Amino acid sequence: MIEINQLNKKYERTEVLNDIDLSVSEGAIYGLLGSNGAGKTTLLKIISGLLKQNNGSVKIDNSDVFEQPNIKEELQFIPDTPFFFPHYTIQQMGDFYQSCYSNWNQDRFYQLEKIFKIDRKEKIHTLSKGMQRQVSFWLALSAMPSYLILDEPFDGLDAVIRKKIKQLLIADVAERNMTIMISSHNLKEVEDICDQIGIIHQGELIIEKSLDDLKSDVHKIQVAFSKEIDSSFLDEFTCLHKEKRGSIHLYIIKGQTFEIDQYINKYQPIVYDRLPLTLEEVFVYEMEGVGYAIENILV
Ligand SMILES: Nc1ncnc2c1ncn2[C@@H]1O[C@H](COP(=O)(O)OP(=O)(O)OP(=O)(O)O)[C@@H](O)[C@H]1O
Repeated sequence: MIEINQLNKKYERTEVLNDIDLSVSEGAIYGLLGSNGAGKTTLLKIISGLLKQNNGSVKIDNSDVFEQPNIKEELQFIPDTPFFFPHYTIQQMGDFYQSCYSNWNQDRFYQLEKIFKIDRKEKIHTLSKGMQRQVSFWLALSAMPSYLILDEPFDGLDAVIRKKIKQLLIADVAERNMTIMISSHNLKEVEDICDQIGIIHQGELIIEKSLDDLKSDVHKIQVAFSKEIDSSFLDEFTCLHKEKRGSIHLYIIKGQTFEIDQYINKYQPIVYDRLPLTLEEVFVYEMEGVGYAIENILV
């Protein structure tokens, strides 16, 4: 489990992370979303033990992470610009990983060659950017980490490879209970694999939600009545948004479906529809609720 408490980070005098509290359960896939400069890379580097926070704690399986070789054995960080030794082949890089990580699985390394379809005798610097990114996944997954920290991992990958890599990640979570954190500035890119999403803005975690909650808890409804309804209608539910289009009232509300149905049916509506919401819409309304406009934060 990853647990972050009251974390602060400054670069010189500039505060870039402010009182971050966040936890990721074992076997979960957490999407950390935010625009350029929000603080995602800094947070992921602190979680990976590459940078040290100024205040607060970061614990993985109850241990601090900074300068802790035991935790680093279990964790792989893929940065937004992967690093390889100059002129190394994939095989040579694999040999180096094998000497560093005791869980290294040589069979898996060979199996992944068939999946990525890149010859392991290739020199990495001769490969395209997208192919080099695949090599970084290939090496990281062969090290059989318990924790995989990914900084903008899908940038520059084509749709086919992206899908293949997502399948590999999901399989490792299902089979080995691997825990993943993924940063992205694009909700659509990660919504299909994450089970929890946090949005970071100017160094603050402004909203955090499990996707199950998001999808089950928020409803878009439209209702119409034969006569005017009083202004307290739906007051006992949290209303994220309301508007009137002619005689139709549109509401985005939070609550249990059966309670909402029961409440509304008492008013004998002449129209009552519950409409599906996309995840993006849910975030738009949730973030309006906490005073942010999503288009200013995510692209
Ligand atoms: N080494 C550094 N020294 C000083 N300031 C830094 C350093 N690294 C990052 N920053 C600043 O910290 C803030 C957060 O940067 P960070 O790279 O963590 O954001 P990010 O969310 O990953 O952005 P992006 O999506 O553009 O990669 C930015 O204002 C950035 O300018």
